[in-house]
Amino acid sequence: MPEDRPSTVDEHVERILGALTPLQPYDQPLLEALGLPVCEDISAPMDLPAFDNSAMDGYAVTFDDVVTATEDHPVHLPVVGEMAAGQTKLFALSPGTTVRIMTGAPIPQGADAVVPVEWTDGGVAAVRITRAPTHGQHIRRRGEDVQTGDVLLEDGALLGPRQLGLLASVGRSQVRSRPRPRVVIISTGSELREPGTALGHDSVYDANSYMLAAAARAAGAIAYRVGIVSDDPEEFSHALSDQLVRADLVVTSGGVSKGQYDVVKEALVELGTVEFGEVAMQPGKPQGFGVVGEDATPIFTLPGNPVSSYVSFEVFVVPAIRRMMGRLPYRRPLVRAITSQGFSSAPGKRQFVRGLFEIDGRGAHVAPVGGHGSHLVGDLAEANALIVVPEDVTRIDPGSQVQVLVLDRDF
Ligand SMILES: Nc1nc2c(c(=O)[nH]1)N[C@H]1C(S)=C(S)[C@@H](COP(=O)(O)OP(=O)(O)OC[C@H]3O[C@@H](n4cnc5c(N)ncnc54)[C@H](O)[C@@H]3O)O[C@H]1N2
Ligand code: MOO
Repeated sequence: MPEDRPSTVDEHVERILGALTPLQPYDQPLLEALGLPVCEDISAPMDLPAFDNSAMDGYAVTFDDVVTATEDHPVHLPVVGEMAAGQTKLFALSPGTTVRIMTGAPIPQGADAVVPVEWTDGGVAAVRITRAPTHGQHIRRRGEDVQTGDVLLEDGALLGPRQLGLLASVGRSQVRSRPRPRVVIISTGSELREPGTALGHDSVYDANSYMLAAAARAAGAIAYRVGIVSDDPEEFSHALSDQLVRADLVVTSGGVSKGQYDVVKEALVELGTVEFGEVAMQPGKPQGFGVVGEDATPIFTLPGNPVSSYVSFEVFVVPAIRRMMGRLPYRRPLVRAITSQGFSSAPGKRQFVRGLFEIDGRGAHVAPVGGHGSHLVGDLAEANALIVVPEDVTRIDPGSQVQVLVLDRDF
């Protein structure tokens, strides 16, 4: 990041993505892989259903025995056994008899239809059948859903609840995917206090470490919130090196602007592995990115103003987390919407304006929320979107089309 010219947002994102490598995949328990892409082609090791079974509670019959059954001319059959789901004893059905059967139980050999209990008198020793099924009715056939060798999931497919359910259905307990990155979050600032403790006349509660840890978790990462580190560079360096053992990624907030006590900058600049500079965006101008420690752990140094911190996380850290998990697309897609209000924007910077996005019968709309200040957390919490104003646009008219990042949405 050259100090002389600010980077564009896109240059900074590309620099970050280029510097990161996806984490090594390994076999994870199914639930751990929720929301991660699968890192193998998976074909079916078995048929689904695995055996012919009943779709109804009722009676397994030989079709020819019951084909004439009506209310006026019922068919009577002796009941010679019972099959419940999970029962191991295998029956062979002789013509002229029936077996009581429960949903999911294997169809006895020789049976070729199931009469639902509602079409009978529910008899235990003998049953009266008043309606005929069609041939094969209410039998779920082996392999009618999935056949051995069918491709279930291709490398890169996203593991959601339905995909995990399918893997469990074919007996898989583990699936190969990249792990969730472990993101360590450190707030810096001697003025910060832990929520739940007393606040001095010149101190503020540490909002950022909670907000960023929550955002990291929402992006699919494992978040470790370290909490507050003071403006002492030595203390910061110690806290950082203590944390590296459990970090795939470090995110700091605060201490990167041009003040006297910019602790993060002071502690890291001498390492020469973290670049500090400006990105042509508002909010989020002061940015740092690089690597620290023996394992060259990537580190983001985000600005301390809460809105700047949050927007920087959304724009730069979310793509990094997704790249490490191998989840595409890395960047949140832009959505078009009509803005109800006009506003102006500083030239030469990409503006991220807090907005309220909604879709109604007339389409997608967005309205700017609150002021521009990077300290306005009340307005930030009211917003559910960021209106993205390109660098060369200085005026947005009411009723015009804008591009929006809709927050909190899976993508
Ligand atoms: N002379 C200049 N001053 C500033 C510039 C500049 O270009 N020249 N840039 C401004 C911009 S833009 C930003 S953004 C901030 C970034 O400053 P730092 O990253 O050094 O952040 P701090 O100074 O530590 O804090 C800024 C502000 O945010 C509050 N803060 C910090 N951490 C937290 C937290 N965890 N929870 C809640 N609030 C937090 C802090 O109290 C300050 O009010 O610099 C501008 N200055
Ligand atoms: O860039 Mo600061 O992030 O504008 O408040």
